[in-house]
Amino acid sequence: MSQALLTASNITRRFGGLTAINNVSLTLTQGTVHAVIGTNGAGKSTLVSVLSGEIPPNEGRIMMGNNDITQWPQPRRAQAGMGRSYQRTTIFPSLTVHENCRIAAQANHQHFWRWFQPASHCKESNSAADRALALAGLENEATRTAGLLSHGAKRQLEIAMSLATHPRVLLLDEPLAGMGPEETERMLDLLATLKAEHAILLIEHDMEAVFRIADIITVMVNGTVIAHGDPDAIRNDPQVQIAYLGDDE
Ligand SMILES: Nc1ncnc2c1ncn2[C@@H]1O[C@H](COP(=O)(O)OP(=O)(O)OP(=O)(O)O)[C@@H](O)[C@H]1O
Repeated sequence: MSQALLTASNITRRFGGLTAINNVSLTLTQGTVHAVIGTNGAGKSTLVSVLSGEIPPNEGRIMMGNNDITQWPQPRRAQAGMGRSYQRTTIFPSLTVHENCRIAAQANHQHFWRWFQPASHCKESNSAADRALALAGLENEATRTAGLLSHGAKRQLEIAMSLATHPRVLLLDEPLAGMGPEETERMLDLLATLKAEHAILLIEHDMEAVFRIADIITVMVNGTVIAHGDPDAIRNDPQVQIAYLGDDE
């Protein structure tokens, strides 16, 4: 049976008088791509920020396994197996692809004193970087300067950097943004491969891609979940059609 790796219950986040997410619950399960879709401003990125520990919720609880991580800061969540990618690329452009991954691995390392060693001497970080690049299909780009990669490969590198920290839960905020059709296909293949070992939360505007790759879809409007189910159920949900998909679907 699939394993629930993260459970968020009744999450609410307000910014002043605005309720950006309102009583949202979801479970992320190993072997599952769980997409969250919704119109602009629906609260998708806020949800990812709350789950990742970037901002605290006003209400609700987040569990990873048996741990209540609601109050945990980001680094502790990362060490517990949470990886996150952002809407914009966050790589170090002047370093090589491998160095980017190695630094990500080392930053997640629990041994503080190893910061005083040159990163290149850290065997564990090097092998974590090798593994992450292989998983992300970037092993042939290891020695390239990251800033010279194509846009799609940069996004792949971001995911590789996240994989270098050995996450079990991956929170991906618009990994397909700005990609051409070939790059999109490569990324979707990568997500399909990664889901076997991970629980993936996918925020994405590319509806065709979402309906192809997602196992479960949560639909948000104005901070509230209006539907939740498999792609067929969501496609045929009258409320979703009216509120979100409109004539496009
Ligand atoms: N730091 C903030 N301070 C104040 N309001 C915010 C903040 N972050 C988000 N919001 C507001 O919260 C609401 C939800 O925003 P959010 O970015 O989560 O939506 P989204 O679904 O990710 O949108 P998009 O698809 O455009 O990225 C919006 O009304 C937004 O203006």
